Amino acid sequence: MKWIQVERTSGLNGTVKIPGSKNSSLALLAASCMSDEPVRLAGIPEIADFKVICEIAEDIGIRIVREFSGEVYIDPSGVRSASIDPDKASRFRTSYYFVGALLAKCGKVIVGYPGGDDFVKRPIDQHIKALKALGAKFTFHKEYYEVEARELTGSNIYFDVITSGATINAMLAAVRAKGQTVLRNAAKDPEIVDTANLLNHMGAKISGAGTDTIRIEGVRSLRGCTYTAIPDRLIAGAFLISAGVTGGIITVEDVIPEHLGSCLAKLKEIGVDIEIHGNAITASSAGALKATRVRTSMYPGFATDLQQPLTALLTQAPGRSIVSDKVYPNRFNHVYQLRRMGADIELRSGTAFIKGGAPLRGNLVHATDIRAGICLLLAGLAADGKTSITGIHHFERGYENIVQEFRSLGARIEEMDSSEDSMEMLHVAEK
Ligand SMILES: CC(=O)N[C@H]1[C@@H](OP(=O)(O)OP(=O)(O)OC[C@H]2O[C@@H](n3ccc(=O)[nH]c3=O)[C@H](O)[C@@H]2O)O[C@H](CO)[C@@H](O)[C@@H]1O
Ligand SMILES: C=C(OP(=O)(O)O)C(=O)O
Repeated sequence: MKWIQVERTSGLNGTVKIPGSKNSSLALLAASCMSDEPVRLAGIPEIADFKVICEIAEDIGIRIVREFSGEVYIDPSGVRSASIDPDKASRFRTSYYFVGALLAKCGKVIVGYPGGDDFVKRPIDQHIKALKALGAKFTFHKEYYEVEARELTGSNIYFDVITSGATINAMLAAVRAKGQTVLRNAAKDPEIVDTANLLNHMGAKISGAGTDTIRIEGVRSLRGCTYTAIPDRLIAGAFLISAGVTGGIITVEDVIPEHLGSCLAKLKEIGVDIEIHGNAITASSAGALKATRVRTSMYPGFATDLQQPLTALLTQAPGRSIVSDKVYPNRFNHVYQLRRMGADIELRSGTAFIKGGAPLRGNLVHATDIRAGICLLLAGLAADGKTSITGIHHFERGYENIVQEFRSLGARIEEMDSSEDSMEMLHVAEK
């Protein structure tokens, strides 16, 4: 069994180049499968979700080849069917993008239920509602569901909640539907704009992505192109937060600073200095942190995916901080683990009340999802003694090589691998 061991490190210092966005890449890979010709994507990280998408693609006759670091060639011209192994589909969240992407091409998609990070409740009712509005028929089975459509027809779709996944999925399906689709109350995340930009390069007619109303004029065919994914704003945000946690100076390069607007504003409020220079951001902290209040919301609000690393930072800010997650009110698994490290945090109905400034101590803790993992890693950098973090496979869904990256900034961090006592360790940490 593998785990990550972190020791207290003050003053992380250095520069990190930010890779392509995980969440964008997942949508771009599905979108590329809609093309009639090969597509080349740059900035696709070598993460666990990418690997399972390659396995699925191979099963259904789509060629995906990694040519150079970050660059991927996709040839969807030989797609045989869209019958996707349920087990593989449930190893990541966005298997449902293959419904939107392949329905018009294949007429029928069979796929397992989505996996991904588990925050108790992650419904897909808005995906179903949007695809049904375009003419899809759903049949649900225990392990998988089937979606069929002889023809997709454009429609007016009003989302009941703002959802990034359903906005992307509806947009994918509408691109090859007959006539016009209008998506209202759409999510505005940069990953949606990125997906629309790729599709438009392929010959789609999408306007309004990045606003709450997206219009899609259906087209009959899509051509190949070369496209680069946007940088990962969530990885960048967590590195910037690490400057505050350790009292260090961190520069993230190759980012789009506007994508991090709400995170940078919150860091400044907490007392972390932020400087933007072109496509780079430097965060520095001399250690005087202030408690604050954070409410997550959909983009451009404060991202739910940055709530966990920020919570680690707020354990270091003297005073009372309040963190509410309005997107996923149950997304607080990391809090139980932070408490094992001595953090003084009370949880009440979707809100964490943090009494910051109490010293943290290293312990055995378990990462239950990607961002809980990064939260515990940051807490480990601030804690006395050693922190051992299990659940490494969650890090592998979001990061290519997190240990190396933090080591290059001076962090005392190691990946450990041993079969000895492993089961016992896992049990202790998961409690
Ligand atoms: C692969 C990917 O891109 N993952 C991101 C994406 O997930 P994902 O796309 O799954 O999240 P959504 O944007 O869809 O979820 C936003 C909100 O809508 C709700 N909802 C969603 C769909 C639906 O059919 N019905 C419904 O009620 C969700 O419960 C949540 O409260 O956005 C989340 C919110 O920014 C991020 O945490 C994830 O990192
Ligand atoms: C929630 C996340 O991922 P996913 O939606 O892929 O589970 C995340 O990236 O934090």
